Amino acid sequence: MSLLNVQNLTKKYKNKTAVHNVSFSFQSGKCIALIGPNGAGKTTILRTLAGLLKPSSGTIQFEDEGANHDIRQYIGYLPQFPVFHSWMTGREFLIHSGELAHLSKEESKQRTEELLIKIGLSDEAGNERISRYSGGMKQRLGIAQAIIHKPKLLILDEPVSSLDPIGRRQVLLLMEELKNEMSILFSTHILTDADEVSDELLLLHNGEIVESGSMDALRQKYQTAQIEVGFENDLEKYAEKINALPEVDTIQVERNILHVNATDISLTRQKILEVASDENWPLTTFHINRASLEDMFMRVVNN
Ligand SMILES: Nc1ncnc2c1ncn2[C@@H]1O[C@H](COP(=O)(O)OP(=O)(O)OP(=O)(O)O)[C@@H](O)[C@H]1O
Repeated sequence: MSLLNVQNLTKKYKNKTAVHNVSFSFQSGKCIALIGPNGAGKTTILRTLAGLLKPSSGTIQFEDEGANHDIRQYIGYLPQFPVFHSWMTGREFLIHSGELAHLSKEESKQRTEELLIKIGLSDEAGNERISRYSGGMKQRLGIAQAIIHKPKLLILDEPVSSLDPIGRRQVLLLMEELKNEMSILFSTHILTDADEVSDELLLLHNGEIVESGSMDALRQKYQTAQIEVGFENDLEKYAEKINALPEVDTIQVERNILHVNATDISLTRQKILEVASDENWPLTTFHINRASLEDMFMRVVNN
């Protein structure tokens, strides 16, 4: 069975439907990115999974959930805007969080020391007040607090969106490391972050999942690419020859470059290069121009 099964989850706030009929399952050991623009419903889904919001309808089922449906032991959650007791030191904050998660004082102290090392906070930094921490340090401390009780599933709401490039890199590296120990579900509106750490994506638009799968599979499905072939002269002659290839859909001519559109870019590239080599064409450029991840997302939501 999957670690988590979500069936037809709907969440309404008065007359606003923020999440509509969302279904997905989550295998153990995966890192899944919930991706979508502002207002797509990401926070609502994550807060519902974390047990902080009640679904309007639908079901959320965890593996081994037990009769009392207490899912808190399985889940670690870091909200989009975590609140820290800034007057505490990082070390005090983690010990306190461990006790709130029902660890004994001793267990909590031991786990705190382990986690300070894991999140890259030195002994000295652990003894500093949180008010003096950088954004990246606070975010890593937030993650440590979320995993203090060794949950099976870590839920992170926009964990890197507000960070500078250094903080962002540190948190992404930490997530990469944590992937070996637990499943991770995180939200982001930045496709490159999702691409970097996740195994699979759930693309959310207006409260609905509009696409899902691995980044490679989605690229394969939505990728548009163009082959750009440049010649010094006789462009019309070569345009005619390329256009005659059965693999080619259309061609646009722009100055001394031909823009070749085709469904199967790899095969078309191979065919053009074969003819070019056989006939010794005087190529000046040969370039595959791939659509960006953002272009891909726009194609998915506009489908
Ligand atoms: N408490 C609330 N009451 C009414 N509407 C809400 C409430 N919380 C969220 N919404 C609305 O529900 C929709 C989804 O919001 P949600 O915060 O889940 O989206 P999001 O994808 O996390 O966006 P962001 O990236 O901006 O945080 C939005 O239209 C939002 O305005």
